[in-house]
Amino acid sequence: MSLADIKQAPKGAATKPATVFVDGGSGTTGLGINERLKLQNDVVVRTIADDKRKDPAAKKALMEEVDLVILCLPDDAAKETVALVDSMGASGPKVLDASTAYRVAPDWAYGFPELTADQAGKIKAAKKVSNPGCYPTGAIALLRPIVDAGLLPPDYPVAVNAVSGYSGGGKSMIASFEDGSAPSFELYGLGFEHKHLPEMQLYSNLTRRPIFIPSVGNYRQGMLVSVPLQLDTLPGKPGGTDLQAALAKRYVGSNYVKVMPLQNEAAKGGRIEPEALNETNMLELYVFASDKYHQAVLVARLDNLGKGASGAAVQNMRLMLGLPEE
Ligand SMILES: NC(=O)C1=CN([C@@H]2O[C@H](COP(=O)(O)OP(=O)(O)OC[C@H]3O[C@@H](n4cnc5c(N)ncnc54)[C@H](OP(=O)(O)O)[C@@H]3O)[C@@H](O)[C@H]2O)C=CC1
Ligand SMILES: CC(=O)N[C@@H](CCC(=O)OP(=O)(O)O)C(=O)O
Repeated sequence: MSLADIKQAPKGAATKPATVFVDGGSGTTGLGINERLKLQNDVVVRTIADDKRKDPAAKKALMEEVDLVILCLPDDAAKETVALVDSMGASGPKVLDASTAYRVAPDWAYGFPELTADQAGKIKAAKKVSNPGCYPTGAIALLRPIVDAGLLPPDYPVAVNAVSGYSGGGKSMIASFEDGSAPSFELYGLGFEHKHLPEMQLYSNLTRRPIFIPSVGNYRQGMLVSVPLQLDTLPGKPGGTDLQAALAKRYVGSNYVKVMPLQNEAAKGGRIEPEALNETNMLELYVFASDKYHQAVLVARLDNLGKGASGAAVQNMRLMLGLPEE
């Protein structure tokens, strides 16, 4: 087996840098993580020879030598690598899984550090962390604080609309948009079984399953997730100010989640586009509200490959390794 380090420890470093293996490092999410890690001097990325990248024995040998493995694999392959880690017992590395396989598993920590005041601590202490789905990142960020604040009843009939760039579908969807065989735009998830619904419901603290209507457009990356609300059906009939204040209170001091003031450029024009945060780990939350009609639309904007995938993975990785935020 030939193992190579794609980036060496900085010369003269006082402490031994943490070591990481990205399993599935040549896929869409894996490449995004590797790009980000190239900029970090306190983490060494260990790689596996291309012809061994699906070989369990080679993976296991490499995992004996690293502090943490990040899984950027389809669900079944992720489960196989987790089984390998489990077979290693206490000597196994920490695991951060970007797939859907363990997002609602009770013995895994959910990798949304901003979820509650103690979630970052849980991620830091956990041996196994699941990285959130891109759409749930936006939906949970909007819904959880207003459920916790009592503004939205847990059994409210929530609908979540969303649009993603085509990179959200990984290598095969990217190819179908780039060779022109995909439609310019489509709704999907209309079988009511989208794989993100369980985590979206669980971590938003909703007792009623939301209706989720995702869509994909002919642009590479960037995402909007929106939740319409009839404010006069909510307890206490809150206004936009109340919703914005609940969100602002939850995320005060956050480096990556920004709650926009009610008055902002997007609100002035009554429109918002999905690509403004591309290549960042930022998540912006907006409240568009009408006092006249007692209606609101909550909107989350993020890069599906940033805070929706690779950016979040690197944020979680740093917590799990005890490293400071970027
Ligand atoms: N794209 C996105 O926005 C997001 C994706 N995710 C999740 O991340 C995971 C990866 O998705 P994504 O990067 O989009 O997918 P891609 O299809 O772009 O990449 C998957 C990679 O995994 C490799 N792979 C497959 N099986 C194995 C195996 N047994 N051992 C090693 N490598 C393997 C593939 O190689 P090959 O092509 O040769 O089979 C490919 O390079 C998925 O679980 C997805 O749900 C999470 C958040 C967002
Ligand atoms: C456009 C598109 O197809 N998006 C993907 C979700 C991408 C993502 O973040 O989901 P995972 O992390 O669960 O892979 C989908 O809807 O299945």
